[in-house]
Formats: sequence, C-alpha cells, structure tokens
Amino acid sequence: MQFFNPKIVNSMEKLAQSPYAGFFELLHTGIALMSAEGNFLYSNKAFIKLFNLPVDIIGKHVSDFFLTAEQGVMSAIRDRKMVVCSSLTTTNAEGISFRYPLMNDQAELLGIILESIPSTFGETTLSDLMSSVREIEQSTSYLEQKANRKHGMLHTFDSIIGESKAILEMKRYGRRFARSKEPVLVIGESGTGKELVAQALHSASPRAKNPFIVVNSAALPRELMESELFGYEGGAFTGARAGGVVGKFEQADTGTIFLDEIGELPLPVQAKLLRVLESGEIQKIAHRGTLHSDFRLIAATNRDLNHYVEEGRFRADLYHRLNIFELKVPPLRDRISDIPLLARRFIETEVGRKRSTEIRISSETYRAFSQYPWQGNVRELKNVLTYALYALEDSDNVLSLEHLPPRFLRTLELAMERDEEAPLVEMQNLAQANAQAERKTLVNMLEKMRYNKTLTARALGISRNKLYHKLHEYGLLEGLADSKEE
Ligand SMILES: Nc1ncnc2c1ncn2[C@@H]1O[C@H](COP(=O)(O)OP(=O)(O)OP(=O)(O)O)[C@@H](O)[C@H]1O
Repeated sequence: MQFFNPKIVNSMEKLAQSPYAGFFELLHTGIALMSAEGNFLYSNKAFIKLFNLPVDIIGKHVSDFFLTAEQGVMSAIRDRKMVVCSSLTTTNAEGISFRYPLMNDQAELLGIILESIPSTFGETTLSDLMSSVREIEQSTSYLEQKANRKHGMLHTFDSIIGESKAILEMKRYGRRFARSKEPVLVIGESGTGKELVAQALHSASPRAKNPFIVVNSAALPRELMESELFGYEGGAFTGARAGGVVGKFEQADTGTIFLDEIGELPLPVQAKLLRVLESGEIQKIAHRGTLHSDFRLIAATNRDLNHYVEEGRFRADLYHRLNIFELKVPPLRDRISDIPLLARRFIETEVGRKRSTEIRISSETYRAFSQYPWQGNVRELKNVLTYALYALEDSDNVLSLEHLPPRFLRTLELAMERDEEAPLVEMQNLAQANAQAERKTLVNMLEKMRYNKTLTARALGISRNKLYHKLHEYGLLEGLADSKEE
C-alpha cells in the first residue's frame, strides 16, 4: 500500500516528523504511525481520545496498550497486508481499525499506518459487507465467464473487424504468438481493442477450451489485489470468507489469465507476480506451502512501460519477462480504411440488420471520419455512431454531419485548422501556396453547393471537365464517389 511518493517518504520516522503528520491533527478519525516493529512513532489527538490513551505513547509498543495487537498491527506487519478488525485496549476502550502496511519501492516494509474509527459501525457489519461484496464479485465474474463460453462469445482473430495493412499484420503476429506458452504483452492506446486481441490470443491457443480469466488491475482496490490474484485460506483475516478465496491465478489453471492495465499493479504485487511467473508456484495468503498453476499470461497496457521503468514505477525485470512477445494494436487514425467496415458493423448491432441496410453514411461524414484525430479510437467511433443513430429521424436514411455530436464537430474543426496551418509554415514556394489555396477553395465551394458538381463548377467559373481534373489532382474525387452526380 503506498500513500506517499516513496521518493519523498522513505522512512516512517521521517514521515512522523514531517509537516505531513501535522495534517492528521485536522482529522476526526484516529491516526497513528507505527514502526515496522510495532512501536508508536506518532499519533493524532483523535487517536488518543478514541482509545483513552496516555499522551506519552511514542516509542512504546502496540501490545503495551492493545489486547488486539497480535491479530491487528502485528498481523499486518507479518503478512504485509491490510488488516481490518476491532481494536480493544487494556482499559476496555474499543474501535475499528484499518492497518495499512506502507512499503517502499524495494517492497520493504517501512511501517504501519493505523486508522481507527469508533465501533458504532459495528465490526460485524463491516466484515459481513466485505464478505458479501467478495461473494457477489466472485459469482458474477464466474457467471459472466460461463455465459461467454456458452455462447462462444470470446473473440477470434477472424471476428476482429479490420482489413487494413496495420491490423492484418497485427493478426498475423498474434496467430503465431498464440501457439507459445510465453507471456504476450498487448500494447495500444485506450479503446483500440486490446481486450478483444487478448481473447483472440486465447481462442487461437491450444488452451482455447480452458478458462479465460480476466483481471482489470486498475479496477481492483489496492488492498484487495493480492488476495484476489493469489487467493487466501479461510480465516486469513477478519472479514475473510470461511472457505477462503481461490485466486485468479489458481482459477486460470490450464487456461489463460488476462491482466489488463498491468502498469497499474503496485510494486509489491509486481514482485509477487514475477515470482509466480518464474516458478509457476502460487503463495496463497495464510496457506502453508505453495500451489502450482499451469497458466498462460496475457498482459495489456496503454502506458509506456519503458517510461514507467525509468520512473521506478514498474520493475525492469518483470517488464523484460513480459515483453518477450509484444503485440501492438494500431490506433484507429493509422487504419482509417477500416472505418467503413467498423461503422457498418456497429450500425447493424445498434439498429438491427433490416434498418441498417436502409442507412447510408454520407461522403462528407466519411471524409470527416478520415480527418478526425480519434483519440478514443474504436470505442470513440462506436460512441459517435450511437449518438448519430439517435439523432437520425426514423424517416431519414442518410447519416450526415448534422447528426454527429457537437463535441466531435468542434474537435474536427480544431484538427483541420491545425492541419491547414502546419503546411503554411513550411511553405517553400509560390506554386505550393497556390495549390494549397486552390484545394481549399474547391473544398469550401463543394461544401457550399452540397457536393453538387455542376453547381460547384459553375460557381467557380470553370467547366465540369476542369473540375473533375482538379478534384482528381487534389485526391478529392474518391471521397465524392457517392455524392450527387448532376
Ligand atoms: N476491431 C474491432 N472490431 C470490433 N469491435 C472493436 C474492435 N476494436 C475495438 N472494438 C470495440 O471497441 C471497444 C473498446 O475495445 P477494448 O475494450 O478491447 O479496448 P482496449 O484497448 O482494451 O481499451 P482500454 O485500454 O481502455 O481498456 C469495445 O466495445 C470493443 O468491442
């Protein structure tokens, strides 16, 4: 658990004496900082008041005051995990405490941060709540995975839409990597379809019929991460389920585990993951001995892990272990030729096959799609189309610019302004400047005349033949293929 930047706080003693500690005095919950041996280094007034403690507890051991020291702070020190259970002092004062181990970036324990609240919440309520959340989480993820398998819903490389050179190359490598048992690191911007690629890797592997277990590292609360991934035995801590929990790595035995957003894993969990990867042995919390799991790891990230390694946020050894096979999913702006196929599929899913055959996307909309920067990639395209389909009247069959979300149009305008300004700066000679101005005039007039070529030619004072010639010269003809022909 890391509350503070380890570069700033590298010892609990320093934290206890730093101005940070002064902030705790403002809080109404009890806060204490303990050394890695269990001695008090600091406590705020609320903590002293809550437990009726003498003011001079600094330097003394937690067991001098708390009957619950063994199952509380000392257990958090031993197991390096957060412990939630009640606290009871030798003078019978009670509270509920959260003991957070604070680790440095070498995964060493610096000490414990103790947060205590009055027991009016009721410890059982809290621990019952934790167990129910865990049970619901487990059963929904189990049912979700079962439903997916039943309906054969996991993607394959064939079901991933795209025929651009960039996507075909990704699929070609993906099919080859799928055969190995080594980890694959799927990298790509947010919304490019990394999860689909992870499913396809599993489907194309010899493990296709076995479990495919998904873990979103960014969505898991940090204090539950270790127990979710590696599992724990019954009675490991207060709030734990009687029968314990089967960790995701154990569930993935004979199959694949997909760790999404791997860059968000805390350093201590990274250390544990490296050990599991190297040995295939899982050290379950509070379990004597180790368990073996035959899993294949697929990890994904939209971060620059190299940069994370330089910053000390990601272990270099784990990074090298993971990126034996690196599969890059291209951003949508590098494969705009896939947009028509993707758009057709999304429209069909959204409005059904029958209505989708009636709907046509105008050429100006396609042109806008090809100029838009698509920071959110395929996910953003899907969202833009969903909006447009709702904006389209039932009686209207042509999806045009007026149906697109205002935010899309604003971003497009900015992107086009940037594009137009950039070459002007680099303009080398008069001929280039003339060509640029001519192209811009053509585009503007076409838009004004709603892509009617006869009217555009007339307005520009040139023949239709000359207009065709110019449109061809500036690469504008293709985009007008389905526009009005008069
Ligand atoms: N090639 C594709 N064919 C069909 N749908 C796609 C394709 N690529 C992405 N999608 C759709 O786009 C959305 C985003 O995909 P996905 O969640 O796999 O992206 P991601 O890269 O994992 O994103 P993030 O990094 O934000 O988790 C999903 O709804 C997915 O179904």
